[in-house]
Amino acid sequence: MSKKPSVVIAYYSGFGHTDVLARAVERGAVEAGAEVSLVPVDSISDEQWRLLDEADAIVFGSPTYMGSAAGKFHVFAESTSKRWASAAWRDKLGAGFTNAACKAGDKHSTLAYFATLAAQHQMNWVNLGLHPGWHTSAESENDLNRLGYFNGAAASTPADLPAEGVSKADIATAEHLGERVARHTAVVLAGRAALGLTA
Ligand SMILES: Cc1cc2nc3c(=O)[nH]c(=O)nc-3n(C[C@H](O)[C@H](O)[C@H](O)COP(=O)(O)O)c2cc1C
Repeated sequence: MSKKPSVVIAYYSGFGHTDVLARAVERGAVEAGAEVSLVPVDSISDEQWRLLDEADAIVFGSPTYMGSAAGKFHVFAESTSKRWASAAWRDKLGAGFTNAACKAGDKHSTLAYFATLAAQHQMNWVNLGLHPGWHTSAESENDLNRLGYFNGAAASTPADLPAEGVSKADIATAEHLGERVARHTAVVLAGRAALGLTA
């Protein structure tokens, strides 16, 4: 029997919107049987670095600021360079989520950046795994993946709304991502155990 998948959500949130999504990813992954830790990257401790190093999967999250991940997320990403040099995160699973005020708002750049960061670390990217919602006249903004992203979970929250204003559909989409990451991680762990591989 493989161990429970460990999933760490490494994220930044300036005003609480992305935090709502991080907690949704956490719920989805816990419901799918993972052990999950939330790590706010702007106040990361030595113990939280240890959690990241030991995780089977890392989910990156940040609001989209000026068309990319927030500066504080980039500071975190750059501080992983020694781990990059030693390939310390090689073969972990990776995934990502973002929130922005606009319906588009260049969220793709943030999700693509997360996938590149994971690739630089030789991690294996888990995409969202959903058809787009709200893309025919019969569909609505209440659909899962209503914004039609594929690389990860995306949310749009009007700039004047508090964290409570994050759309239910976007929250459900983030829960789906957490569940998918946990399930894929369990499959990989079971496969490694069956093949007698350590990583
Ligand atoms: C400095 C800054 C830059 C932003 N840039 C973008 C942007 O490029 N596209 C967009 O749609 N929204 C942009 N926004 C809006 C945020 O993405 C949005 O308010 C988001 O909900 C903030 O999430 P948070 O509460 O987790 O920080 C920006 C906000 C700030 C403060």
